[in-house]
Amino acid sequence: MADNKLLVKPKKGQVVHEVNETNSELSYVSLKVLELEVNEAYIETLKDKECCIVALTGQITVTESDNKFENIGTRHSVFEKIPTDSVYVSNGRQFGIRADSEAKVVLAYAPSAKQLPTTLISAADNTVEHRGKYANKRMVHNILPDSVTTANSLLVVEVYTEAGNWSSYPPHKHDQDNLPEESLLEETYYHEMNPPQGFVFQRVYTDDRSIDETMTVENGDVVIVPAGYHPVAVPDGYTSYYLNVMAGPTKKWQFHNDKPHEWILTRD
Ligand SMILES: O=C(O)C[C@@H](O)[C@H](O)C(=O)CO
Repeated sequence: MADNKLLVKPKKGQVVHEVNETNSELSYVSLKVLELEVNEAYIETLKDKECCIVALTGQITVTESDNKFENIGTRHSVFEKIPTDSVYVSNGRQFGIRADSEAKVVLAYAPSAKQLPTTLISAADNTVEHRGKYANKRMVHNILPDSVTTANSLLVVEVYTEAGNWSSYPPHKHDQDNLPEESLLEETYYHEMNPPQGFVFQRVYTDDRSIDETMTVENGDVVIVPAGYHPVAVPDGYTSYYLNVMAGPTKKWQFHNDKPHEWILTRD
């Protein structure tokens, strides 16, 4: 049994993950992962948090007041490697989700005071980025990047890392509220692997090593990054997927690379 505050294993039931300020060191980011049977419903009333509902796999219908987004979701498995649909819902609103097929749904939350319109973030709205070279290649789907005004403080991205590659690498952090040099963003990682018996390694460490944990992460696990660098290494034979939720006082992803490893970026 892992004795690790930063590694969270899935539970059985509809809500397989629930990470928030009451059970973690996080104060900005909260996360739920739902597994829904066909026709199963989920309802939530948001208080002082905004929420991004990501149709991770399967199809769902999301309702909020007069808004109804039917049969959203584009893939049976995240490893189809195509973007999916999401819905942004503001603080103070109630939303419902109905599963049109067996579905997995991520609910990403961040504190919010100002209400914004409920918005469908369709798969086609995701920008797709290919980053890195050599054994540092990864593909990113930007669901809620810092460049869009759909949300007040939430950032949500999906990252694919092929076998033998590293991502969130060279190690970077964003734990100082010191813009324009660095922003303070907490982060969560929801991980899957293909094939599912795979595992990846993730290290979370700060400059002073007050946090320094290297975790064996399995399919369906969540890793919490309250602060520090957070690189991921993927073994041969397996593809890694993770969904990142980030939030902090300012919606800006301004990271700081771990200087001794920054040379990785300057290779020919
Ligand atoms: O490797 C990447 O490019 C993905 C990471 O940047 C990941 O989204 C992250 O660590 C965000 O801070």
